[in-house]
Amino acid sequence: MHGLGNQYIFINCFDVKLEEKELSLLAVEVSDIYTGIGSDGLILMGPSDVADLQMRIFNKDGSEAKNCGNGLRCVAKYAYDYNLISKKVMTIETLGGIVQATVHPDDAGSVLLVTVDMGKPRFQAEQIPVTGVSQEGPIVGEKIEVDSENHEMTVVSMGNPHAIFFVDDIEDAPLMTLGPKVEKHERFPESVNVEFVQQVSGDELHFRVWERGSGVTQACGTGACAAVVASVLNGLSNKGEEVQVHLAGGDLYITWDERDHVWMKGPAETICEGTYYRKNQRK
Ligand SMILES: N[C@@H](CCC[C@H](N)C(=O)O)C(=O)O
Repeated sequence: MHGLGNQYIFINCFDVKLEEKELSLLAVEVSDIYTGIGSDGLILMGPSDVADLQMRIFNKDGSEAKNCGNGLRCVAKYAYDYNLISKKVMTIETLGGIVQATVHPDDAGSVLLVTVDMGKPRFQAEQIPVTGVSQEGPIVGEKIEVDSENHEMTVVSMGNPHAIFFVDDIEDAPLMTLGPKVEKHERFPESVNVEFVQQVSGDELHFRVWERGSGVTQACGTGACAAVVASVLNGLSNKGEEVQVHLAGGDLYITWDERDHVWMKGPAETICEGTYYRKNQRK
């Protein structure tokens, strides 16, 4: 399935039990475009004690992340389409917290659009985590040195960490150069997702992402949420107003509301389904 081209392999773990120690390797294996299926990572859906279902997300490099916005919309669609959950509003447990997703089926009953209440952004340096921060509270306009040059970033956690850089022209954003260097920068002990944002107006921005553990992807839902929060913190957008975010794979609509919750609305699509026989288990 994919959300705006951010593509994952989804496994229904209500039906199958996978070995914990195999998961990271399985993510690397299925994500490989040449020797696997090809994706930005692996997502597992299973039962939860505290929500309607649980989502776990592994990046392409096998690292486990705590949240995934595009993945959440796909999980909600899958759960509704395959009747795992028979209600339109459902709660999903992630390692980054519990979120609430609402599916919007069309007249034929198929879910094309999903809204997710992503909860509150987090700003404390230890929650992100980021070190050497020179300010209390939201981390805005924070200097970071890369190759002896200073850059300004805003740092936000949406359950997973994001460093946002504002640029004048999205086409010239240093995605391939600054992206990997900031991702692995020593100030981010757990690495970080890196986003570039060109503000068009208060309610519109362009966005590109270098994802932790996956590199350049077509879209990042948590990243788009973090970008809108960063835009409000920098005085470029207004709290309570919906912002249209243009990603490489299409548009998301994000609102940081007066209750401090971030809402994400966007599409989710199924590509195909089937059985994957692991190479080393084939008979
Ligand atoms: N693409 C996702 C985020 C996936 C996890 C991320 N790479 C991380 O390591 O935190 C999204 O849509 O949010």
